[in-house]
Amino acid sequence: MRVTLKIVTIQGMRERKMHVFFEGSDRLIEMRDVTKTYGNGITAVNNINVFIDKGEFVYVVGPSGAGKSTFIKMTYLEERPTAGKIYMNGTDLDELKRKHIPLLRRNIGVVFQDFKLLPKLSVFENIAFALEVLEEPRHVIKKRVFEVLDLVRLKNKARFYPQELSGGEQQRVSIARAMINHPPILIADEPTGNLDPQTSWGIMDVLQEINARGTTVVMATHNKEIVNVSPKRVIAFEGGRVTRDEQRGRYAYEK
Ligand SMILES: Nc1ncnc2c1ncn2[C@@H]1O[C@H](COP(=O)(O)OP(=O)(O)OP(=O)(O)O)[C@@H](O)[C@H]1O
Repeated sequence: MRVTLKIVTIQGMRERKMHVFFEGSDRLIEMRDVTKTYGNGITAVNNINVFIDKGEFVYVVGPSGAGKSTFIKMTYLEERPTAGKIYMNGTDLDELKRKHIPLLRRNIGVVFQDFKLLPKLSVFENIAFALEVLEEPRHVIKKRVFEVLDLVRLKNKARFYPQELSGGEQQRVSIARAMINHPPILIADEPTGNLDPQTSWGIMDVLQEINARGTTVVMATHNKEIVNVSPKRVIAFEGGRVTRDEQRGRYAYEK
């Protein structure tokens, strides 16, 4: 069994719990012979082996239906594999107790194509929500929310509501929300899918800064220009299989 449960004292009990799963090895995600077959019989991910280390920035590319989202969902425990093994920072997910899943999830920031902000809550409230659930004191919540708003350069929009923001600003709020627990890993499923090219580059600047500060970023994308102009590790899927895994890869092989 490879469960890594290092207890570190940082700032009291809550902080300690949040970091339980991610103090340890440099390997954050390890998928061994992983297959995901949905209930309808479709095998979306077929026998893949993928390893992602601390500090990496990884693009996940491939045609529609290739299995990218299914792979991404398995990294944040939204889907579980039907065969094979997944380790998160050395923790075998099969060994993880159900009650520990929310704790592990707190170490994984997730950003979606459609932002998923709550329309009736202000920017501040949307981001604070995750900490209020944890019953953090008010002054801690305020400090942390303004820290992440600063990171995405939106401190001046804290009182705004989502519908008062541009698409790019809404995506930056959703990134701020994903970063509120300072997760070691940020997963983004098509984060620029709803945005124009210029706005998309603004989102990339934010994601690259988050990565430069030490957070691992895994980003599924159809954005050929971003992948080719800002080269990083590329994992390419096709028909549920990993067909390429290259450092500084391109969006696709030139024909
Ligand atoms: N919840 C589900 N139930 C059944 N089949 C699914 C489910 N989610 C995805 N699939 C199927 O699995 C395959 C892979 O889908 P997936 O969404 O992982 O691909 P993708 O590469 O992310 O595609 P896109 O780029 O269009 O988002 C597809 O054939 C899809 O229809």
